[in-house]
Amino acid sequence: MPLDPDTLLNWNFGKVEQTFSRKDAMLYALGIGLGADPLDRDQLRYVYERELAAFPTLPVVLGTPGAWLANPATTVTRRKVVHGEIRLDLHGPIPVEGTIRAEPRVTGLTDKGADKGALIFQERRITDAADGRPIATVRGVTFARADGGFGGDPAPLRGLPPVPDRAPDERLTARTFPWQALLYRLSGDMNPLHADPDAARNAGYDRPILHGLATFGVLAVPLLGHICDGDPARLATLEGRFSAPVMSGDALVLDVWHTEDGAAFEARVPDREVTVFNRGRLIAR
Ligand SMILES: CCCCCCC[C@@H](O)CC(=O)SCCNC(=O)CCNC(=O)[C@H](O)C(C)(C)COP(=O)(O)OP(=O)(O)OC[C@H]1O[C@@H](n2cnc3c(N)ncnc32)[C@H](O)[C@@H]1OP(=O)(O)O
Repeated sequence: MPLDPDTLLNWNFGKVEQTFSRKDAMLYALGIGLGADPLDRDQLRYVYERELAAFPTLPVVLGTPGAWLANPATTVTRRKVVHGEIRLDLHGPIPVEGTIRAEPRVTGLTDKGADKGALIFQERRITDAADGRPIATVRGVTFARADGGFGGDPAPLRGLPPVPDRAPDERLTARTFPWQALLYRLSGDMNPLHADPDAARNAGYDRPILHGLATFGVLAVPLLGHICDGDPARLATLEGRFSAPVMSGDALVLDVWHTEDGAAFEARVPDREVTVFNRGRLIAR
């Protein structure tokens, strides 16, 4: 059934306030695969309490509106919802613990037609509750696969540029673990699509798929190392599109193009010959 645009565009999320601990920062880091090599000190600092740092993609799990699309009043078919795109802009240092505030909102809708679905554009600015300091802005696109044909504009609110039309400059690797989704979900996104085989089948998949934002973090790890010299303060923006599902356990290859301000990238799963993340862009400071 098509969604009701007015309901979504005027959805009142209220103000989200969230207190998170050093343990939460470490759990998030483990959920994106950090710490797999116990001798890798660059990674240890995100998962071990001595000189603990927040991995820079942590804000994607802060100040979220939670499972709001599970509410039938949104008029969205929840079981057919997947994460389409993500953009993270970092405004300053990310604390390893504290209280943040965010005001999530729906910024626009795109109608891809009854046979394709609808795009729901969302945004939230995250600030430090202690002093109002801006920490990050997270913009996401939800692809509501069963809810197109509501009579809306088919043009996206904003488009992501494709990667350069030449051979990549660098090839990186990343891996996911068989239990990745089960660990990542403990950082807040408990969507059964990522854990429950029945829920996955109901959504059209033969097994649970990995959270888009888990993949986003997994890709960020080698990119931070190679494009930002491993310095979290150098990451300004990371964005891209989830072009096909990732399964926990998938091994990933990233094709990377160096650009004036950072890098363009996409990621594929060679074993399944599928590009899972495209139109990726990293802006470095
Ligand atoms: C902050 C927000 C939080 C949201 C949280 C959601 C809760 C989470 O728990 C859920 C998840 O994490 S789900 C896991 C991550 N996501 C995925 O695995 C989705 C992977 N992508 C797909 O399967 C397909 O791209 C698919 C199915 C999405 C589309 O594929 P097709 O139907 O084959 O589409 P296609 O024919 O290629 O294109 C149709 C038009 O849509 C545009 N488009 C394609 N993929 C898109 C995507 N991922 N995001 C946005 N737009 C997309 C195309 O450009 C095309 O538009 P046009 O016709 O104008 O060219």
